[in-house]
Amino acid sequence: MTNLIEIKGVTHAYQTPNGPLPVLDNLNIAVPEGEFAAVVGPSGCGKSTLTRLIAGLMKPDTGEVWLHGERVKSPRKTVGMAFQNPVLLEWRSILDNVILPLEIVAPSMPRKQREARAEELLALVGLQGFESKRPSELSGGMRQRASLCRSIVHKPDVLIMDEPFGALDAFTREDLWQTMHALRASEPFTAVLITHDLRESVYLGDQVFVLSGRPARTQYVLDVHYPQAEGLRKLEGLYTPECAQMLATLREQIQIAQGRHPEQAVH
Ligand SMILES: Nc1ncnc2c1ncn2[C@@H]1O[C@H](COP(=O)(O)OP(=O)(O)OP(=O)(O)O)[C@@H](O)[C@H]1O
Repeated sequence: MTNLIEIKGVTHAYQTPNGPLPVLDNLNIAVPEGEFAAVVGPSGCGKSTLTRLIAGLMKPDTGEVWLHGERVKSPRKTVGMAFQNPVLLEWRSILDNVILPLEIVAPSMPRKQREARAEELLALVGLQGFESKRPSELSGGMRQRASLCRSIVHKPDVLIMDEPFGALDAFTREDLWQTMHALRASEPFTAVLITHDLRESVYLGDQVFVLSGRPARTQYVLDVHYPQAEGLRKLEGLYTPECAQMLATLREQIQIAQGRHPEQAVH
């Protein structure tokens, strides 16, 4: 399988009034086409910086970022992004919010075709019948569903998500996890998910990259062998011994990344 995303030896420091702040240190990450990479690490270690580099919104000091065999040097249209707080435009309907990227990326696409594409996605995430509503008429979970549709409506090669479910309650979050799997099944894409939730990383990820404390390097990579070979992953799988073992490993790695020896950690 070819790697759709390759981060090779990336090092980056922000220039601050107090001098350079090293954030990434010789970071290496490879994500094969169609796979879902989850990235976890201590708060402030550089995860969001990594997403900006992949999207081409920033250039690293040294090292290279490659997408689809092309070196990333500027913002890319073929990247979709989703964030914790979905910024939907209140003066547009939900349908028109979802259509927005198509207006930019595919301006010649007929309106009817854009609408059909957005309607198809909204139905897939359970928002059929809400197309004409305004964002404020929807719950937080529904807004995040609409935002996910907007981030993939133009069929990006890569979907980058920076804690997209972080602000949702636990039940809504689990619903959204299942929606993600349903979306992936009908709209295959390669994804990078930044999260603080280890269960989320195991439920959604094919690989989980644990970053060290700042400046971040790749400390550990977990290949997720979800205890279910076929079909969409079931939530119950998270309560099996296999998942418990993977979660224990990740928790231990996070404690090491935080500079705490696992045995000293408060349980
Ligand atoms: N534009 C900037 N200029 C200076 N420092 C920055 C800038 N952006 C981020 N930082 C600093 O770089 C470090 C890494 O930030 P980043 O947002 O990438 O971390 P993170 O791992 O995503 O954090 P969190 O887990 O808390 O969301 C932080 O210490 C942050 O304060």
